[in-house]
Amino acid sequence: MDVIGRHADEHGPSVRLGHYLARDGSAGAPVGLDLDRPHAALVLGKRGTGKSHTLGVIAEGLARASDVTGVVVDPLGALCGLPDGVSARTIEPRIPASAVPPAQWPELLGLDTDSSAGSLVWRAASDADSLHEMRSFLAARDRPDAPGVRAARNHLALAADWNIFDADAALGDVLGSAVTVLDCTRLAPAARDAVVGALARALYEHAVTTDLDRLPWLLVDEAHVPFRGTAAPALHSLLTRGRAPGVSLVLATQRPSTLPPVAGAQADLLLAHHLSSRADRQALRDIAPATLDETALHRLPRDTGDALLVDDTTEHALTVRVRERHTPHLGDSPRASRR
Ligand SMILES: Nc1ncnc2c1ncn2[C@@H]1O[C@H](COP(=O)(O)OP(=O)(O)OP(=O)(O)O)[C@@H](O)[C@H]1O
Repeated sequence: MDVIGRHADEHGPSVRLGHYLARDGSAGAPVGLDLDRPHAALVLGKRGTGKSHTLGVIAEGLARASDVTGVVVDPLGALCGLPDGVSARTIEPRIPASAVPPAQWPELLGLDTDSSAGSLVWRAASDADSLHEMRSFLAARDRPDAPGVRAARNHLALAADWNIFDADAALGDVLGSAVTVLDCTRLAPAARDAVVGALARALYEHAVTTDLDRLPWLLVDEAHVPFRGTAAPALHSLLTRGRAPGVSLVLATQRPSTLPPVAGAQADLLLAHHLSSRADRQALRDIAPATLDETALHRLPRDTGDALLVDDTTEHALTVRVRERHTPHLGDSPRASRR
């Protein structure tokens, strides 16, 4: 099997991704994806072209391979079917409030940092280690009628309702299973941002401070959302610095034009399913200008599950058909005809 992301003479774990796709639409030789070295990969495509499915295929490979571990941020519930067939578990994410840097708390809660409420929340986060302590800090310290106090208290009450903050949560626990799917289907975007940011920072910290026995992969579906919120700096630094200590990142999005340029600049693997908007096709061209000319863009496969694969390591672009998953794909849009 040809394995992309590494040279032909290199070895190690890989995931079977699918088959080469010939010009006449027939399936060719099997193609795998390297899991031996750390990678930064983008999975792009308009809605329904197979991005979540492709993440599922990679997650299945991670669950089966030794010496790697995977964490999947699943906002649509498409990957929650993994435990049925492979060594994986699905959990609702929990993070300690202290995993969000104090300076990010105002933005996380939609407060202006310079507002009274924003600066109170910032001070509370600097002073306390848990959400409970932050709320006690506000309750004890300021008069209820002082500027911003009521708003700060209300916003922290809202954060408590997200149900993601747990003082005893240990982020390292997500690495205890071959693959951990974080079921984020019920989370508001801001809460999901808090989870993704905390996780990206924790994985990086873990990698630089520990002698890793398994290389971690973070897979993020709908990645354009956290890149717009408080998770952006953490994802940014994972993209630029994560591979050196061994952390891989796979970002899937239907909106490549909304990703920051660093995502394209750092990605060494690109899987492009069909894209129809001019802005997104141009974004794809900007990401891989050396390998993607106008002709290649016009050859972007149209069928669900088919993708153009650009491998920076070997500087090749090829067309693949992603294989079917061994585990159920959940989270499809509801269909009246299936009722
Ligand atoms: N390679 C494939 N082989 C078989 N079925 C596939 C393949 N890729 C996708 N599908 C099926 O196509 C449908 C859409 O796939 P998927 O949900 O992965 O698309 P998506 O691009 O993530 O969509 P969205 O942007 O709406 O999340 C699903 O029912 C999925 O099972």
